[in-house]
Amino acid sequence: TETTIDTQQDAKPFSFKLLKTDGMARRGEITTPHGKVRTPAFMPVGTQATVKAMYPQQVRDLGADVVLGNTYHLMLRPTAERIAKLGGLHKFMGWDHTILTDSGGFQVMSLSGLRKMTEEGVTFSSHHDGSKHFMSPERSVEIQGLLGSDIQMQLDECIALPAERDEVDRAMQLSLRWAERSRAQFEKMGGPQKGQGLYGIVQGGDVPDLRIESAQRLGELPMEGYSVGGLAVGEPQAVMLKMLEITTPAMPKDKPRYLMGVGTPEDILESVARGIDQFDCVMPTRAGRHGLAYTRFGKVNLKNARHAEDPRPLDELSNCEATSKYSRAYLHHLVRVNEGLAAMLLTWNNLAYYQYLMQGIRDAIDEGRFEEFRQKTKEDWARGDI
Ligand SMILES: CNc1nc2cc3nc(NC)[nH]c3cc2c(=O)[nH]1
Repeated sequence: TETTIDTQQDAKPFSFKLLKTDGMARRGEITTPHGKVRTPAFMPVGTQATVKAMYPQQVRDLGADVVLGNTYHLMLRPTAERIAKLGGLHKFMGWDHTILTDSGGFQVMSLSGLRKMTEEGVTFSSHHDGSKHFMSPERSVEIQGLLGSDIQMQLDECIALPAERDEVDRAMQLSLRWAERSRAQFEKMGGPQKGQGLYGIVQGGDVPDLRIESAQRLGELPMEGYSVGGLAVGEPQAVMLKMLEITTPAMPKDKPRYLMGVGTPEDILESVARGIDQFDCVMPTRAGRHGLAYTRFGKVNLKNARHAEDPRPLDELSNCEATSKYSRAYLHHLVRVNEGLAAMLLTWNNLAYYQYLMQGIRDAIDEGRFEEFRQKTKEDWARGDI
């Protein structure tokens, strides 16, 4: 049977419109085969073809235009070939909007039993059953194409910080060579004609001249967007923000910029102020499964006994039911007895807050008042829990 992948021949081209800037903050809109993405955008993580503890429609109703799928996990279970046979990832998971997939490199480095790393690619053993797998720039793009991903990532090598300069340089140069091979495979598979996008990933660790070299040489390749990789790998927030101040000005202005793996609400606010358009992070979903709620006034740890008899909801002004309809006492109870509903309600609350923050950021840039919004939001967080 025809899969969704084939029917996207000669779709509308992938595009990014830069609608407004306010300082370094940018307001834009990406068009993909599955709709529009309002930027700055937060992309909930849907690692194994689901945003954990959420229905797809809930995720959509909160305002998400795009969810993220992990290539490493999906290639192991259920495999990309099986998802393609079933019509692609959109159909498989019931998400009819944009999907961004990562290339697998990050999980291979962090999760798998890395066996061998050569110019050709990486050989690794699955963290499930030890089975052997090979990932090259070409195989990674092939897998993302089989999934029917709208926004695909090159295979890169992300190294942990701190690291020696020559190690940072080696990984950055390899990633640049892998960017070219990823691009060749993407074009061989007709990605541009399907309206899909492939992003290059800027590396260079915390070394300013290597960051600039990576961004400039990557910018010479015809990518639909560019990610800032190699950050949020354990470095202090100040180092991450400093590297953004060096890197984004060296990236193409007319293409989306995606800061991978970031971050807390404050990381996002500060990174938008330094020219970033797209974000993904497991924080809101993972924290929700561990009893932690994000609100307009900072974080609330529902495990804490101080909530045991608090009849107030997390935030009665929120239009999210999880946030305005349930008492803290009830949420505390659910967390303490480890009920499944705790993860569902707190994940719902956290994603609702993240999308509320992104909408506030987009509106503030539209109205030329981002700096004021940033200061006010940080004051509200500092005031602490209501
Ligand atoms: C897919 N390639 C790729 N993914 C990443 C995911 C990340 N996630 C974080 N913090 C949670 N940092 C990251 C860096 C990279 C990176 O440099 N490359």
